[in-house]
Amino acid sequence: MKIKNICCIGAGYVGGPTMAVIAQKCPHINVTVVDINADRIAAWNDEDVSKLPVYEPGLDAVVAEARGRNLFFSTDVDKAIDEAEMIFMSVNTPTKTYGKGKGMAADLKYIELCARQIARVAKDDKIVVEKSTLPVRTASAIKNILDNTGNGNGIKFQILSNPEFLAEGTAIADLMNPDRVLIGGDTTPEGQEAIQALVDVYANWVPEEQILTTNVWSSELSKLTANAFLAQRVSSINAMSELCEKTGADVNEVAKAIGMDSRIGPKFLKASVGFGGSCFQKDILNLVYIAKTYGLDEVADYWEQVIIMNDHQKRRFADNIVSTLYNTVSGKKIAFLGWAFKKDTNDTRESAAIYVADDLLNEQAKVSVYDPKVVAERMYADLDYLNTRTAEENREGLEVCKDSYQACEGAHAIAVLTEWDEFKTYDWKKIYDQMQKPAFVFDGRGILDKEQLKEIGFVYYKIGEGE
Ligand SMILES: NC(=O)c1ccc[n+]([C@@H]2O[C@H](COP(=O)([O-])OP(=O)(O)OC[C@H]3O[C@@H](n4cnc5c(N)ncnc54)[C@H](O)[C@@H]3O)[C@@H](O)[C@H]2O)c1
Ligand SMILES: O=c1ccn([C@@H]2O[C@H](COP(=O)(O)OP(=O)(O)O[C@H]3O[C@H](CO)[C@@H](O)[C@H](O)[C@H]3O)[C@@H](O)[C@H]2O)c(=O)[nH]1
Repeated sequence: MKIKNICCIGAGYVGGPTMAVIAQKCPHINVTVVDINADRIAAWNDEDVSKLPVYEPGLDAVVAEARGRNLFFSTDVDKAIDEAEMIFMSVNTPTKTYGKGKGMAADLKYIELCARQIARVAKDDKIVVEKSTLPVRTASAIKNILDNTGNGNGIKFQILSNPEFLAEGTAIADLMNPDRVLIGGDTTPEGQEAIQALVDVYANWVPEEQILTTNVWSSELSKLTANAFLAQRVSSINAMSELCEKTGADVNEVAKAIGMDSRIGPKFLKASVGFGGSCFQKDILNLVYIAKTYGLDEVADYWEQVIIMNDHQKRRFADNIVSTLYNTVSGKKIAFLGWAFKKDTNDTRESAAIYVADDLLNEQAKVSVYDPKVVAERMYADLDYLNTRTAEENREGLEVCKDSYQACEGAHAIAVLTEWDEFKTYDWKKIYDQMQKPAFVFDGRGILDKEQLKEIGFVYYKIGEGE
């Protein structure tokens, strides 16, 4: 079966870049990305590609090439479903904030709405692809909805699981050159035919030996497992960072030493102020919840520790600022360099900066933030969402600066929360001269030049480095 029309429901951080790359690599396939959020779709259609709703290096060029040719962004969900042979579901699956499983389970309401809409609109057979990250066995619920709420005129649906492994900030490179593409489907002949149709799409640019096919459950569970393993590495090195600080060891040296063991490998061993992003915490909590529902308490506790360690890492970074600044930051200006959860993205979901700022605001600090890509409204929305204080108090306590030197002017301390490259290129002498003395730097990403900063006169604290 040759796919000619693809629809993707959800024009977010995954749907947008993923479909843009499919469209660029497959000029013979029409790709329509739809969303109920009209502002987001308008931004995807903005003639000025610097205004796209997602910032990713290289994305603007891919969109500029394919948009209007075979890549379309629209709010007409029904039309796109009707015209497509293959429909990707790339909607959000956040942690539930209510009812059973609150604070742990994945909220599947958006996925269910998608499935119901597909069932209502479809007039012919469709391949439905789970692109969102979902709990293992969700495909059976989707199949049930599709088979039982549809037009009832013999339309057949095949469900595939095709989790996305891109990381933000490197999304385009990851999509162009993925370590692997994973496709799970039914073992029936129809299931295998559907799998092949999706393999054929990716095979336009991904070597076939890197396209892995499995049963649906393995595919769904592999996504949660991959994120759990990755996050576990970060929590493991962060746990060692605290021990390094107490013992005089240097976590970067430890990471290098263990990373040269080919069984461990060098990647994902960078100690930090704590991992953020929309996926790690949500997916591990979901994994913990699934394990608990099967009565696997030891499995659940094992993975929950990754989150506990991460929360501790964020908190101890804030605590260290307070204790180093003579046990009070009340009325003191603390400059934040970075708000995004990692460099090269405007995404702030679960960013460590939010929680560190919240802790410092509780201590009555005045926080001033500079981030090259995150807008002020986003930062305030992040803080308001925590419900710790009123929106007005958040705006009084946190100032957003368009210029990094302005953010640091008159500050008692600087905290580096995101590893943006530009922070390394600043005139640190100029920054020092305009700060209160002693001038402290708390480098939560370990990116600045310690010797240079110390020579200038800064009191420099780096995560994971003891005296
Ligand atoms: N962000 C990542 O880096 C990443 C990577 C891999 C996997 N994932 C997974 O991909 C999924 C999507 O993540 P995201 O970061 O793109 O989320 P997102 O919030 O950026 O985008 C989801 C979009 O879906 C839209 N939507 C929701 N319900 C809809 C409906 N019924 N009809 C039409 N549009 C609808 C929303 O308006 C939103 O624009 C999640 O399951 C996530 O876990 C994310
Ligand atoms: O050595 C490291 C590596 C990462 N991080 C932090 O961990 C978080 C997550 O980083 P990263 O994994 O690079 O970004 P994400 O976009 O969250 O990507 C993860 O989550 C996606 C969503 O599921 C998956 O698709 C990706 O494979 C997976 O890497 C960020 O706050 C990083 O700063 C560290 O602190 N130290």
